[in-house]
Amino acid sequence: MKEAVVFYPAPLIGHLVSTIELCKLILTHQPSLSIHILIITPPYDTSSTSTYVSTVSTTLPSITFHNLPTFTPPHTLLSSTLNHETLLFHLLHHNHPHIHQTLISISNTHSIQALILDVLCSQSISIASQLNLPTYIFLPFSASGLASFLYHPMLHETYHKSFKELNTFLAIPGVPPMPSCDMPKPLLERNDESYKNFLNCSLVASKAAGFIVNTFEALEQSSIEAISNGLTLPNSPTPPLYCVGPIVSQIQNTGDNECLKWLDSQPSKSVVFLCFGSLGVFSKEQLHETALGLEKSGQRFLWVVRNPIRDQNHNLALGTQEDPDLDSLLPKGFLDRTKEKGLVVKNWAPQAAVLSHDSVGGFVTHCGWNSVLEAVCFGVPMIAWPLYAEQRFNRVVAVEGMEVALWMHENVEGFVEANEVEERVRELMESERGKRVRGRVMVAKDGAMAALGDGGSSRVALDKLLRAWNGRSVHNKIS
Ligand SMILES: O=c1ccn([C@@H]2O[C@H](COP(=O)(O)OP(=O)(O)O[C@H]3O[C@H](CO)[C@@H](O)[C@H](O)[C@H]3O)[C@@H](O)[C@H]2O)c(=O)[nH]1
Repeated sequence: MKEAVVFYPAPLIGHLVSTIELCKLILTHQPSLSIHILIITPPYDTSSTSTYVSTVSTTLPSITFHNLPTFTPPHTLLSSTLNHETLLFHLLHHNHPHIHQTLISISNTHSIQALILDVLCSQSISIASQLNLPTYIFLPFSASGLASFLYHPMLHETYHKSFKELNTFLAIPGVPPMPSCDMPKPLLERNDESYKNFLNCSLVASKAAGFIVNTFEALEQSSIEAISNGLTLPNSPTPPLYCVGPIVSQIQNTGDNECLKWLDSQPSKSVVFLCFGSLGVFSKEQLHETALGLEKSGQRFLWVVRNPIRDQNHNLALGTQEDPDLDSLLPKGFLDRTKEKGLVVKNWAPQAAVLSHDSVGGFVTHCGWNSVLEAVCFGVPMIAWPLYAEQRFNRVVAVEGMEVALWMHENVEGFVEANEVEERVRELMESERGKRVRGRVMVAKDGAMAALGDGGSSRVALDKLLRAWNGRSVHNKIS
């Protein structure tokens, strides 16, 4: 029987892209392997995901997608006040029987060597153990994030208030002192359903056969050591850690893309790129204020702008985005006044290609982990402006731990004023401190290349992982 591994990614485009990049890496080293990916269809527009999946299906025949049945949740679950993670966990629970069934069906024709669950899908580990499958957890975020994820039950026992009310610094092994309010957004409210789900995920994680993390040793030495030495799981043995990154999106053939052509005409390292992940959005007021700050900074900029949010509590956009009307969103005359120095693009830019362009000298990012890694790989210093998910946590790690970013300060309402945008951008591009951050990111870039090269830490970790899969008795058909 052909050997296979099965991936179960969370239905978020950022997680799916990281998963596919990991699959490509695995196939480079073990081309004979058949890879199966279980796909959830969420109850909102996912046309970008479907387009992506169909491109991957046609270009990578070793990867087979299995679409799990669509789940139509009760109306209350789709209300705009409900957080996205709660809806996600409902979807995941609903899918348990379908996962079980699909794994059995794959095993009729393949010998499954491993099941790899996205960290958000960790609760499905029970299905895998019923089927006697070695199950790994893939973290498309940092080792510091894994440290905090594993240590969450300890924090839960130590404190009895919600993180958002604690007003203290949390001591998580291997992680810089973490302001409790900067913990991942779904963990801030102790009584929230998504908090309980995340806690359950952490509680079952020690049963995994290993953790696969998109990072590299030189970037996150202290958190990797803390995890490997058992400090984050003090009450049970820690499964092996495989840091195989940085795995970042490959630069697409972007042809005559408008912003790349514009970058060609700009001086070396002169442009600040502002881009906020696959889902990040701002209020109209925040867009207006950011424009004022950029203009006052006098720096060159390339800025990806989306339609504003309606709900102030949710800085993320689900579903397809219509093109924003820039004239009505940005200050009067802004586009005209800045046309020599700046370019605003609607909705999406080819980020990896932009960051790799010689004209780009700084990156204002929401601190999604893929964005942080891409900036590191291309040696671009950052300004950290988090919006949702674990991005505030990543800001602390990137600024205080890795020292590859400057901190964008928001006021108590979470609003960033024009002066702050101006000062931070100038600081990054003009000051000694900016120079130091640039130096640090260049060191991290070299570390990334070394980790991926022959004998590098990430190559060694990947070989170990593939050997662990190959070492498994491959003839047992599950039932
Ligand atoms: O205009 C754009 C916007 C995004 N991207 C790409 O999209 C990806 C975005 O990934 P990431 O930076 O990780 O952000 P999110 O899409 O927001 O990712 C989600 O998943 C990440 C991994 O778990 C988390 O770290 C984030 O907080 C969470 O929001 C990157 O490869 C970018 O290059 C583009 O190419 N062009």
